[in-house]
Amino acid sequence: MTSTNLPTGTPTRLYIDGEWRAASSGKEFDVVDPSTGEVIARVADATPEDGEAALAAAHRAQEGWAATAPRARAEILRRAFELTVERTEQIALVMTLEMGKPLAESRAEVAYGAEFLRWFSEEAVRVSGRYATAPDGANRLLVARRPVGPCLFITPWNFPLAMATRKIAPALAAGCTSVLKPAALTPLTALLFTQVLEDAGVPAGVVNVIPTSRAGAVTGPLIADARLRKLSFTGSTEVGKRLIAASAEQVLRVSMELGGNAPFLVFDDADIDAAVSGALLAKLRNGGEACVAANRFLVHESVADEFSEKLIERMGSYQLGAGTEPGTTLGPLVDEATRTKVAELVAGAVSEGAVVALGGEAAAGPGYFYPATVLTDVPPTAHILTEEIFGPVAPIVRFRDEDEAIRMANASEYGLVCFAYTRDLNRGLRLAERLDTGMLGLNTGLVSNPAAPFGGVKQSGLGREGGFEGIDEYLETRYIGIADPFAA
Ligand SMILES: NC(=O)c1ccc[n+]([C@@H]2O[C@H](COP(=O)([O-])OP(=O)(O)OC[C@H]3O[C@@H](n4cnc5c(N)ncnc54)[C@H](O)[C@@H]3O)[C@@H](O)[C@H]2O)c1
Ligand SMILES: O=CCCC(=O)O
Repeated sequence: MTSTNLPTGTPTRLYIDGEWRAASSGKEFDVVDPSTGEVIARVADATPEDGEAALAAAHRAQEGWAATAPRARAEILRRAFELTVERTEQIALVMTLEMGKPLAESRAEVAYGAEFLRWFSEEAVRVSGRYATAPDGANRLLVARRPVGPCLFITPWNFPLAMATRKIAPALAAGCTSVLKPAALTPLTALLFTQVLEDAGVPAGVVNVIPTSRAGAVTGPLIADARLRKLSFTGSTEVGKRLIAASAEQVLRVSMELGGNAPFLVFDDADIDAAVSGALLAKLRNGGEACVAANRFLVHESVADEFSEKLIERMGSYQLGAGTEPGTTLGPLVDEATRTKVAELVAGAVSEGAVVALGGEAAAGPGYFYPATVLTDVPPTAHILTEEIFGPVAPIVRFRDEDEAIRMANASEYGLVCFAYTRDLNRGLRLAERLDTGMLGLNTGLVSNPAAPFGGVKQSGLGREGGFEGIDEYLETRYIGIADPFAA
């Protein structure tokens, strides 16, 4: 059954070399609304041949795009920003229909995703080099930056617009062409955004978009192809590791934005109401389906009861429902497999001694709904504390002192983000120095910001997206040694 809600004109074909095309096999795959389980669209299913055509187009367009004036690239990006903002309602509705988040959150993602376009339109004209005299006073050193070359982008379903703009915008700004393979669960948002890029004046071949149900079969040959120079991936650590290994063959530049297991620390001197508000944002933004979602609430034993009671009350007020329904504040999970995994993690925690203080039962009926859930008395050894939950579940663990809190926070192979609530500035600085993390939210439950370098340490990834650092991922450094211009 096909929903009538999908805006008419939503593109469903591949975009290669400036043309909208059916897949070379003629095949399509289904896109499903997670709040009903019904098919809302069928999308062209790219084959390895389509992938090759996309990379060939990106490779052909590379020289011309790199030679395009930075100001011209900046103005295209600026236009893409404006068009994305103008089309907020259409993009937000499609995003909600294909991945489930409430419309208000989809609108927030459109605003967030668009800001990468604005930020990098401003950065496109600021790439600079340097000219220096060598230490011995003789030769001159000229250092220049140039685009890396054609890139492959592989993006996840949870932020289907922002994870694409966070890569495409700096690449365009730096002068790189690309092939984007969006997640099979959410190709429609990516295709709508492709239309924005086309309308903003991105030339044919500069960005190519190939949704597919066979990610490995289509991207594998591209990663092995010498025309590709960079792979930027956002997704699970498991897939990221495989892609790093595959990238070694061509010694590709790689950026890896991988999984997280964020600790949310609440100290005895914290403003507890502010900590609870921050916890809601860190836990329930995107229904908990975020790499930066708070995964473990580590709370000082003297404030654990107060924090837990207030968190239970506030999380209990979230309204579960379809993202398009007015009043919904918590949408469905993206698919049945995700819901089963969340339910199994909760059941496992309970078998290890955790107490379900709120929620804890998958909702009956169609769709993949799981309610806001709080687990108290979670033993520090519980399995749920070691895995990315990717759902609206808050496990609470107690700690005794700062050293123990830091030890517990660092006891993970991930290191994407930590959150900490304390009124003590020195403690905040000690945490900033001692936590193994790429990002720290100090008295805030949200760190994501297009002007900031987003990324992790340990198995959370390599490289940074956004901020001044974001464009560096798409630039090579070239050094030119020059003979002493004053020598006879
Ligand atoms: N660090 C970050 O910035 C960040 C942001 C968003 C999501 N994530 C992570 O992403 C994960 C959730 O997203 P997901 O379920 O889409 O992840 P995933 O790893 O399953 O898929 C991500 C992308 O990789 C593709 N893919 C899967 N197998 C592949 C293969 N063998 N070869 C090539 N491509 C392949 C998928 O089709 C999708 O486009 C979570 O772990 C989350 O933490 C990280
Ligand atoms: O899912 C991870 C990325 C979310 C974000 O950019 O805030």
